[in-house]
Amino acid sequence: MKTLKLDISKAGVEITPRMEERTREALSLLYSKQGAGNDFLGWVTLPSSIAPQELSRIEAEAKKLRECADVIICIGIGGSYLGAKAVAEAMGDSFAALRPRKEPVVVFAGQNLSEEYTYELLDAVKDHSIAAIVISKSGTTTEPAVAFRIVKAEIERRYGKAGAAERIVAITDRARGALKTLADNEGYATFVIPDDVGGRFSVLTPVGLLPLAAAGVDIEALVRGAEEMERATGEQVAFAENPAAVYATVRNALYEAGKKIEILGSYEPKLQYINEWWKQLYGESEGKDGKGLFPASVTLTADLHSMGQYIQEGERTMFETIVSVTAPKHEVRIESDAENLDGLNYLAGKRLSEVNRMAELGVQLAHVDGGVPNLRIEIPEISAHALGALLYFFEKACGISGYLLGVNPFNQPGVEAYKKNMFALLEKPGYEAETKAIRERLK
Ligand SMILES: O=P(O)(O)OC[C@H]1O[C@H](O)[C@H](O)[C@@H](O)[C@@H]1O
Repeated sequence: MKTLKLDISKAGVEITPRMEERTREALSLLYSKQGAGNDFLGWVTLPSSIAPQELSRIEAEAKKLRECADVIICIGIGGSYLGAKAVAEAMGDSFAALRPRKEPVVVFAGQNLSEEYTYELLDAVKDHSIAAIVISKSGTTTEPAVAFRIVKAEIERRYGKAGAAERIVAITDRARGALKTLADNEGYATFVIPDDVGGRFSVLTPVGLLPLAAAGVDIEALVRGAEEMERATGEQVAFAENPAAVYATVRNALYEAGKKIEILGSYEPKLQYINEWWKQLYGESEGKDGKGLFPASVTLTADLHSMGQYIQEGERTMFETIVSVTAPKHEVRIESDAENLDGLNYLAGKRLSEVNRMAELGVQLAHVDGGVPNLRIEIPEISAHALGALLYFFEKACGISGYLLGVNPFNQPGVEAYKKNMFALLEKPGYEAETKAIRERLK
């Protein structure tokens, strides 16, 4: 079976030769490096260019962390967090908290500034051995820097400076940033985020791979899946056979036809953080110059009972993309009940996945009838291999899509605006004039 199938039969889009041609040009720009943001295209060939020695080094470091700690605290935000979180959630056990713990766990920090969250984390790890992976491409992002200062102090208190150096791994830029300086000074093991790979495209670098290996995920399978998708979406692949090209074309056609929102959804709650990763990928890549589809998400069938009404009958400015999983790994059947008081005997003997599938098909038709075009991305199962393919598929389609939209998909200038205000409010040295000005505005 193919690693990933795209079904656009319910999208209501007729792909013209002109559209195909434009997409081919956009795809070519990713390879010729003649487009906007061309110094951030390292991700295009990342899966096929990861050296086996690099994977082995990541696996060895993960093993070391797993041997010395019950809890590995992974610190990062945005692209330095969401990829690992997405795959770890998808591959993890939804009820791990209820089971006796046999393996080290990876928990995340630095993705917020919440005192409650941080207090609970420190309190929860009190009786556990700990280690940390700190990730920041710029090495200067406030949230992870603050979280790391706190976690580092806790690790040093427990294990001393030399012990901390054995338990902390930094993933950052080759040369720049405060984290690089700090890691060098403290003698931490470090991994490099390549210059030409932006944060939101970095899941297949140590940024995603080290935390995932530490969480026990088969990162070689993840990379193999991505590599297969790299080939399946290559420049020489026929348009109709290239799912990333077709997806990018259809979502842009829908945008041009007046759709402003793309909702990514899945009937597997384990994929919820794939949605979050996808939202950053597309939101930061396309939302600029007053343009871009707004990336939203739902987890189904839960959200049919909250957002379902709006999707069915609200403003007709959205379309849906569903990530559909062909086969669950486990089997649960609905039993027959002698009294049938709940009236569910018509489902007796069926697997829950059959019911889920009928919900999916029924919703698709209802939404299409209600004016919400539907795209369907089918993956065979939730496995490291299939997820690797899915992640690369979305990255490739995002690069193509951004070029079709006419933006630079590889920058995010808008993210800086709030930071200036926050630093001014926190009286960061160098922001004296801004502090004065913002105080006036808040009077
Ligand atoms: O890895 P870092 O440099 O810490 O960046 C973490 C994140 O924060 C920034 O503000 C950017 O908008 C994101 O694209 C980035 O992924």
